[in-house]
Amino acid sequence: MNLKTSIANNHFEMPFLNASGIICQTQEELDSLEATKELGGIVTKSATLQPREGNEQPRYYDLANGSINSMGLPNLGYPFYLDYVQHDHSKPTILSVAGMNADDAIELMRKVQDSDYEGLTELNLSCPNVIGHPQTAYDFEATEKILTTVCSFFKKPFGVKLPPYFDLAHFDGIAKVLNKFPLTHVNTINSVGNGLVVDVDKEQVVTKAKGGFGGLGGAMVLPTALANVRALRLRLNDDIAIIGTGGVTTGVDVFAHILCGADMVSVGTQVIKEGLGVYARLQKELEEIMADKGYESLDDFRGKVKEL
Ligand SMILES: O=C(O)c1[nH]c(=O)[nH]c(=O)c1Cl
Repeated sequence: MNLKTSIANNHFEMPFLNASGIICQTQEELDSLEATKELGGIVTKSATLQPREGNEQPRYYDLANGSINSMGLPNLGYPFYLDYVQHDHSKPTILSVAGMNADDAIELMRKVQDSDYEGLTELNLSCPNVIGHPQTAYDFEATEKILTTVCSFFKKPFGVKLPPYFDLAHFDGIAKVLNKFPLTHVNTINSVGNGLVVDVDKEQVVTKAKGGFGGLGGAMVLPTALANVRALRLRLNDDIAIIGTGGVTTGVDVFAHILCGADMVSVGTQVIKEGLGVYARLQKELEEIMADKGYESLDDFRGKVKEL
């Protein structure tokens, strides 16, 4: 049985990734991902042009069925992450970058293009927590404009991180835009933006920024994540791979993401809840399910979810 997978000509021994933002902001955190042998690749925290403190605490809150976060893009600034990914690593890296606006996003991609980094880059078009900034990928025109400019100079492998969509017309709209560009992958979904969690005992919200509005993750978003993986798999060009993110807590959820079309699966909230040991458990559970069903490789079932 093998769990190998690939994105463009980047080959991964395991189909598991960390969701950007999870245990990937500092050298120590990135080193701990490197040391997690069941993790197929290392995704960096989304890097911005300037280092950022992020939003005020509390900015992350754990729930029985998931999490809410309004981190606000805290990161060490792109030079640190661009340097980190150019060192030798035991597994492929995905450099995540996020502009505070379109010009920043384009500038960040220029910095990557001008570097010697040859690995995967992921342009985050979907951070829901930057005060005063919308999630870019909800604006199809703006998204097309940015990707047109980026693709006029960026000749390295890159994909985009998308927010969840909730309307079939929106799946059609974003796929129509993305299919115009030579993307290696899309990563879907980012957190479900601007949810609100209320502590009834204290009669107050649980995170500080934006009046408590924040991105939702974990078990509660699994059906939305699977819908976005499936809808985009059905609409995107075959050569655009899909990283399925959202709602993974067990090997069953990993199997479901791949069955809906995911080439790789990232885990966020559950890593915070359980630690990096979660990846060994997910590998074991996925292999058990595949053995029960007689599948030898991920290709045996990827994208083959049946309709009724
Ligand atoms: O607040 C964050 O840092 C954040 N939080 C998210 O849930 N998704 C993102 O893309 C980002 Cl950039």
